[in-house]
This record gives sequence, structure tokens and C-alpha cells, in this order.
Amino acid sequence: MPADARATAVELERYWKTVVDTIQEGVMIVDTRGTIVSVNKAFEALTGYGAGEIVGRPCTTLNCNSCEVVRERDPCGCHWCLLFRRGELSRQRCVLMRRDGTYLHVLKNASILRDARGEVLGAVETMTDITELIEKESRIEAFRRQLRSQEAFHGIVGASAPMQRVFDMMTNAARSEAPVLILGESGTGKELVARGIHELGPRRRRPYVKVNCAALNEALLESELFGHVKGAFTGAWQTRKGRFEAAAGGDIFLDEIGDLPPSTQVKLLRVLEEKVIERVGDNRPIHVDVRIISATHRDLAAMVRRGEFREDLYYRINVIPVHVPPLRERPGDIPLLAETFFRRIQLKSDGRLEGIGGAAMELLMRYPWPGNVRELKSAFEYAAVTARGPFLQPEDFPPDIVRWGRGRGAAAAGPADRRALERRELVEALRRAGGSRTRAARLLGVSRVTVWNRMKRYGVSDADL
Ligand SMILES: Nc1ncnc2c1ncn2[C@@H]1O[C@H](COP(=O)(O)OP(=O)(O)OP(=O)(O)O)[C@@H](O)[C@H]1O
Repeated sequence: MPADARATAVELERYWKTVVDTIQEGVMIVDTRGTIVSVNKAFEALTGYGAGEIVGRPCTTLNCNSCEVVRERDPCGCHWCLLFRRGELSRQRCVLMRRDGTYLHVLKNASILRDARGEVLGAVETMTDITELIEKESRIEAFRRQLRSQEAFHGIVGASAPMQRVFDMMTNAARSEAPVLILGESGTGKELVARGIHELGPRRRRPYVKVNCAALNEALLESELFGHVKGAFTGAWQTRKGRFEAAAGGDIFLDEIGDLPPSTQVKLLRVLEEKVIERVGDNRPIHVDVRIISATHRDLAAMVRRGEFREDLYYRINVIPVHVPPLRERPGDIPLLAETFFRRIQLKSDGRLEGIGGAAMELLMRYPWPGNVRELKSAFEYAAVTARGPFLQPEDFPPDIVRWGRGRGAAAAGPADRRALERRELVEALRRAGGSRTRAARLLGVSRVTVWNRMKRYGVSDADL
């Protein structure tokens, strides 16, 4: 280092050393040639370089990806770094290389230093470690990506293995023309599944007509399904097409088929066997080309055994059964569904709501959800009204859920047991997946990032498998 540069360095050193050694940000001072003149303790900790070895070396040693330098240095040997031309740099994100070759994400501020006469002495740079922020951002981005792609299928949110099987079944059912029967408890999403099958199939550009078989009495239901002719019954002022005719070329979704009255069961059987309908009050057969998708939350097989549902019709409608599992059998989907419903209420909250608190999420994960996804969705609609703080708390959810949490929930496994259980499940899933994080994530019904995080949290490595 030339003598005049050394003198400058000593001068600068006196001003800042004591102060900057106490702060969290890394600080580095360079002279006009870009030679590092001084660094503080935080700089040493961040970069791994001791002051003794880095002082006197060029700042390019740090390999900063955002530094802009002029290729040809000025003859005077200065102003080769664009910072000296601009005067300062504010909140620049960049990546440096540590002494051990690993990368460090920092937020950099820089400014040139002048002496009393206005002569440029050098520059000072501060750097804040933003590795954690970058990791968080990438986790959020991964979460967003997954939500957009594989975790929602035709509007059906679910990444668990049971839901992936439902999605596979839907795809297969859509390719066939055979009748589909969707079975599952109330609120599990059967209606979404039916619509998804329609959207996936070759009839997607033709009508999709939904009829709720439980909503109408026998006479009205028959007229609704098959239509009627003028004068067929009191009040039948004119001839009206039924829903089967309206669905021509498309799909008809018969919801709550377990509630179909016996006489309508016979008529539906005829539609399936002969592909014809008769309007009420008329015996002329009308050909219909409609694929039937039906659904029920009832145990149809048991109803057949009890003689409440026709066996021949049961076999006709049940060519492709699709079972939609209750929410309690796929707890891995709860955080994903909760986030989805939370975002919906958040959009309407004028920025009032920021997230789901940890205790609330824990309660949602443990609650057995007898009303399935519908109940979870309504729980968020309820919380939207009652929430007091920006983060949802257990008390913000409906009283039944809160009471359950205080009662049985409190008696359930403690946090330590849960951690042990979660670790065991993780190791087991990774073993079954042959070490693949992606497959283990599918088995557990969580995202790949969550698998990584849990591996880190529980200290699980490939050696444990
Ligand atoms: N996997 C899911 N992803 C997103 N929303 C869902 C999901 N499952 C259900 N829902 C929502 O929950 C509510 C109930 O779903 P749906 O009506 O499809 O249930 P269902 O099984 O047909 O119930 P029911 O037997 O009572 O008719 C709807 O608002 C639906 O949008």
C-alpha cells in the first residue's frame, strides 16, 4: 500500500472503528482503488474473512454479483467502480462469496467518503444478512407454485395421497362414458368432483346439469327430470322439457341419489337401460344421450341390503365408483385448505387479517371435522367476522370447535408426543419413498418444502433411513 493511502487508512480507522464493531451489519471501507482498508467484526463473522487477511486485498475478492465496474480503469487509477460515479448505493440486494466458497445474500448500502476539502477518500459499504428472508421468500414462492399447480385440481384443493387417488379416478372416469357414482360424507367435495369429471371429459363443451334429488317431492322431481306435457297435472299449463333433455349431449349430475323415491328409481333405470325418457303425461319415448354422474352421502350398499334402494339400479349407476375421503382421514390437506379459505376472507378484510396464528392452526389440525371441508370453510367465514387481531386465534372459530379444543383437545397428546409422532411419520414416509422427498411429501400429504423443514427440525438425514 503506498504511503499516502496508508495515512488515509489510519485517519479513517480512528473515526469509525469503535462504533462499527458493535453493530450487527457488516461494514467495509475501501480506498479509491478498491483496496479494502478496514472491516468490522460483523463483516468478519458474515464473510469468514479475518481482518488481518482481507485488509489490503481488492474488494473484488468478495465476488459481489451486483458490483458494476468500468472495464478500463481511468488513467488516474480511480473511478473504475461505478459507485464512485454515482456517489451512493441504496438497498441493493446482492450475493457475495464467503471465504469458504459459500454464498451470502446481503442487502448493501454504500456511499463515498470525502475529506474536509471534498476530495474522495474512499467508500463505505454496509451489508445486512438477508439469508433468512431469501429462504422465507423462496418457501412462500414454492408454496404458491404448488397451490397453483398440483395442489388444486379443478378447484379441488388437496395434496394428500388419498386426494391424489381421487384426482386419478376423476381423470379415468372422465375418459369413459360409463355412469359414475361419487360416494363420501357430506361436505367432502362430491359436487366439485362431479363438475371436475365433466370438465375433464369429452362432453365438457356440452351442458352440465345438476339436480338435487332430495330437494323435491316425488311428483315435482319426475317432472323436473323428465319434463311434462300440457295438462299432465293441475298447474301444467304448458309442455316443459325436463333436465335430461336439457342435458342432451352432456352430463347430468344427480346429487343425493340415495333420496330418490322408488317410482323414480324405476324410471331412471329405464333411462340407463334404454336411453329413453318419457315426459310426465305422455308415453312417447324420447331418446336422450346423457352421461349420468350421481352422488350420495348415504351408504347405498346398506340401503340395497335393507331393500330401500333397487339393486339393479345400484349396479347400473355404480359402474365407476369414486370415494371421496372424509377430511379426518387426510389431515395433511388441512393447512392447505385453511390457507385457501383464509386467503378468501383476507381479500375481503381490507388488510385487517394477516395470517392464521400457530395455536389456531394446531386446533384446526386436531379437530375431527364431522362436517368435512364445508365445515372448515364456514369456520373461516365465521372467523372473518369475529377475529379481533391480525392473526386468527383459536377463540375466533365457531364455539363448537373452541369447546372441543378446550375439552378433548387438551387431553390429547402434548407437544412433545406430537413431535415424536411427527418425526416417526417423517422417517417412515421417507423410508417408504426410498429417500425421495417428493414422494415422501405425497405420502404425508404435505409440500416438499415442509418435508425439508421437518428433516431439518428433527435432525433427520439419509443416514436415519
Ligand atoms: N377439496 C376442496 N377444495 C376446496 N373447496 C372444497 C373442497 N371440498 C369441498 N369444498 C367446498 O366445501 C363445500 C362443500 O362441498 P360440496 O358441496 O362439494 O360437498 P358435498 O360432498 O357435495 O356435500 P353434500 O353431500 O352435503 O352435498 C363447497 O363450498 C365446496 O366448494
